[in-house]
Amino acid sequence: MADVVLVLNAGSSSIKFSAFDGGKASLPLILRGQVEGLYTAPRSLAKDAAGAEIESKSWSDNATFGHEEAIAYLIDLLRSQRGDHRLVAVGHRIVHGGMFFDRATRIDEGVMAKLQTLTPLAPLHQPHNLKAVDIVTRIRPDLPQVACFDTAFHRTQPELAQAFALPAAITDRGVRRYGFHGLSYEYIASVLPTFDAKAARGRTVVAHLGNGSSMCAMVNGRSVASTMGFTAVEGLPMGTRCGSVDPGVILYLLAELKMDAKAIEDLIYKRSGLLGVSGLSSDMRTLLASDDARAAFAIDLFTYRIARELGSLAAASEGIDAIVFTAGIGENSPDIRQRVCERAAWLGAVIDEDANRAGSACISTPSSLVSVWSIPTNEELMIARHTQALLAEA
Ligand SMILES: Nc1ncnc2c1ncn2[C@@H]1O[C@H](COP(=O)(O)OP(=O)(O)O)[C@@H](O)[C@H]1O
Ligand SMILES: CC(=O)OP(=O)(O)O
Ligand SMILES: [Mg+2]
Repeated sequence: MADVVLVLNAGSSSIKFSAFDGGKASLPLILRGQVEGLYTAPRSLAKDAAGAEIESKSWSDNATFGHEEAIAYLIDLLRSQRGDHRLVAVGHRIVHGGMFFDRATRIDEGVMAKLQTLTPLAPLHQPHNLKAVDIVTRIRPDLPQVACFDTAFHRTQPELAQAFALPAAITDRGVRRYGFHGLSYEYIASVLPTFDAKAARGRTVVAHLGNGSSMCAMVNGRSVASTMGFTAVEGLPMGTRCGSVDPGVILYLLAELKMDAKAIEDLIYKRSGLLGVSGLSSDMRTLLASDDARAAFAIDLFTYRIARELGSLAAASEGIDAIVFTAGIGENSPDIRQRVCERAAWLGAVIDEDANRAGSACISTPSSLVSVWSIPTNEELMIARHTQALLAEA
């Protein structure tokens, strides 16, 4: 009988899940998939480790099929698919751990109370992440649950990288730069030595370009700076988030355009970024396929901002040995990788166009001063590793 670790990454309208064999050190994947369209057109797709479909399902009872029903379905799915497997723990992606947590932790009521206080700092993510914990607690109170944070990996950053130039009394209230996508960066740091040992020991900038996008400077596998700060809205433009704007813009929206906090939250999290600039879509594939000038401008703004942050992060790590692209856009779009590298030519990065188009891991030429990589991330495996390690400690 194998011991299954279930990993949940709960969003507002979808739950991504993976099940791993937690009895083995290498954590082989058993199945993965997602339930999406919660509360509207719920449907699920589960695949085995080889990518073959195990089950797909949709529910006609649209409005009432939400997180609770989806998690109950997942637990049943595991039971029905692999009767010889025993669910032993659930590992959750929790986006914000604030200053409370610098590593993954077993969840109890005290942990949940702390995490609830961080909800305003990650409105797109935290409430859904925590809801998934509550639901598992209700359905299976016997199961150990582990919280794995997007912020924890960045707690190694020097104080300077975490500080805003605000009065100490405000900083002391936790208004500081936390950084996100840490599970992705931690995974990349864990595999980088097998690709480029020199870069792994040296200075690497990782660009996690997905629906949410950020970049991280790592030295010897530890985070020294990142583009995201207090919330997951700072830094790069994203699918629907604006990235960095002058804080004076927010004051102008409040005072002059009479927008309230809710309207501004909606604007900067849901109506900006690629979607807002292009007026067309938040999906990079749609923009790349479009011949609309607004789509081209949105893509230019995205790659321009990445290149500027690359310069900034290279300064934070006092030089750069490697650039790594990862996540949905970073892993799958040779176009975006090429445009970013062209803007980074002054850093000595020279892309090998054939390798880039072919989807190779190494996409720089041998003479490039900076090695450039495209490496798939695996946040779920990172969560399973933390969960397994914490279970072993207990
Ligand atoms: N072939 C591709 N070319 C360009 N962009 C892509 C491609 N495949 C996926 N993407 C982009 O990746 C994004 C999703 O990235 P992902 O890391 O899966 O996001 P998240 O985990 O935040 O939902 C999509 O919004 C889409 O724009
Ligand atoms: C933190 C964050 O932005 O996450 P995601 O990319 O999943 O939206
Ligand atoms: Mg993501």
